Amino acid sequence: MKVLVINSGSSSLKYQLYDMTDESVLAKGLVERIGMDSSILTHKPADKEEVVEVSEILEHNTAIRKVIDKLTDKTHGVLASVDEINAVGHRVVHGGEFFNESALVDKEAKKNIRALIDLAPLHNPAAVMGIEASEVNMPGVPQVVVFDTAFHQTMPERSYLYAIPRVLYSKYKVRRYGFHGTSHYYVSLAAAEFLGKPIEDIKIITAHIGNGGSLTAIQGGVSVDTSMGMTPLEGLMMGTRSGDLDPAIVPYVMNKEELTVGEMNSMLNKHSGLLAISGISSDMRDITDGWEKGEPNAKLAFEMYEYRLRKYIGSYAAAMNGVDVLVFTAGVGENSAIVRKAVCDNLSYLGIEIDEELNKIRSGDARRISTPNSKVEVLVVPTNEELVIARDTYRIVEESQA
Ligand SMILES: Nc1ncnc2c1ncn2[C@@H]1O[C@H](COP(=O)(O)OP(=O)(O)O)[C@@H](O)[C@H]1O
Ligand SMILES: CC(=O)OP(=O)(O)O
Ligand SMILES: [Mg+2]
Repeated sequence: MKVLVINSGSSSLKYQLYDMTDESVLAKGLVERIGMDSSILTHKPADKEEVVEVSEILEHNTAIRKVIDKLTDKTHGVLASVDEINAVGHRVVHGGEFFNESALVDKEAKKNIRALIDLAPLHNPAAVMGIEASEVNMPGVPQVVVFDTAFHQTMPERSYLYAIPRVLYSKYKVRRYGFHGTSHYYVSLAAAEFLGKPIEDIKIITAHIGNGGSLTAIQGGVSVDTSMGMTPLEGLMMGTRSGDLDPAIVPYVMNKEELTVGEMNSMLNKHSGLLAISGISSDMRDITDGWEKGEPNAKLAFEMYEYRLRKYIGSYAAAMNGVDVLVFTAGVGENSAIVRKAVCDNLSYLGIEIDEELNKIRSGDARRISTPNSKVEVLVVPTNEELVIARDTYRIVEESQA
């Protein structure tokens, strides 16, 4: 079975085409900086040269059309025709209380994913566009949706409830759901495997820091707390998202600036975070470049980002009464040695010590960056949300056809 996995992030679209007979990747790629000037499409067929194309890609449905063109392209393609794709698996950020596990796409599923757009305004619209563009381009091909929220369903009430009237939970399901679950799940298992320890025996903090970012405390192999909440806005400072703030700011600013709910949501989701503080960009690469060039607001943005991340790591060590393993993953976590060093240098009280040379190594493999003396194993583990999605898609489609 050939499975095309589509991971629509807020500013990127990643894809991988799997042959599930041996889980080999026939081609993969990504479209970066969607909606920004000069989007970059990188397509890498397994046995051919990588191609990079720069163009303006304003939204996810254009991105998917371009991906399908590349997969079936005479020169760079790996498929004679789009008909060779047997199933499509989509990453969907918010499953709310509609979905506790991955599901086949049907009318009802699409309706429910749409109904959750309110709660994930940066993400669920991208997923819906991805599903619909796939239906148009691959009619009749079964599609599966895999949710970011599923892994965090194990959180105890004390973690997932907010200290607000209980009726808001029973009436509106206002609670913490958590996100990036597929990634936290994958990297925590990969970390345990790398260390050769049973996952049940270690306390792990996974830092998934990309354009969006979240931290998860994993104990006994399950998520016991995570930094994102009812929506992917809570928690860490992110590319364009504020992360935690005093909730009283929301009515105060709405009142002063005469903002609508939509405008306020948009301010906190799309015009805050690194972008707002630096005044330069939401991209960590631009922030560190700006800092090197002596731009004071880039330096401040970096410091706030690192400070908040470090405080969360400390709080999760407290939540689990200790931490054995700290894992960095996603765009910033896998690539930014500067962020990792700044955070870890400030966690020496936990016995964390990293090796600066190991930290600088660039590699696509899971690796240790802590010293032998470090009391906590610090790892960089490239995430692979796509593989988890491909496996779920394969299993669910097989089951549905049995
Ligand atoms: N070499 C790098 N150095 C620092 N940050 C990087 C680097 N490469 C990517 N990033 C960061 O990773 C982010 C994208 O991460 P990713 O996990 O792909 O995000 P998302 O899935 O939310 O779109 C970019 O916004 C950028 O800040
Ligand atoms: C949930 C979320 O924030 O996703 P991303 O990191 O892809 O923006
Ligand atoms: Mg992501």
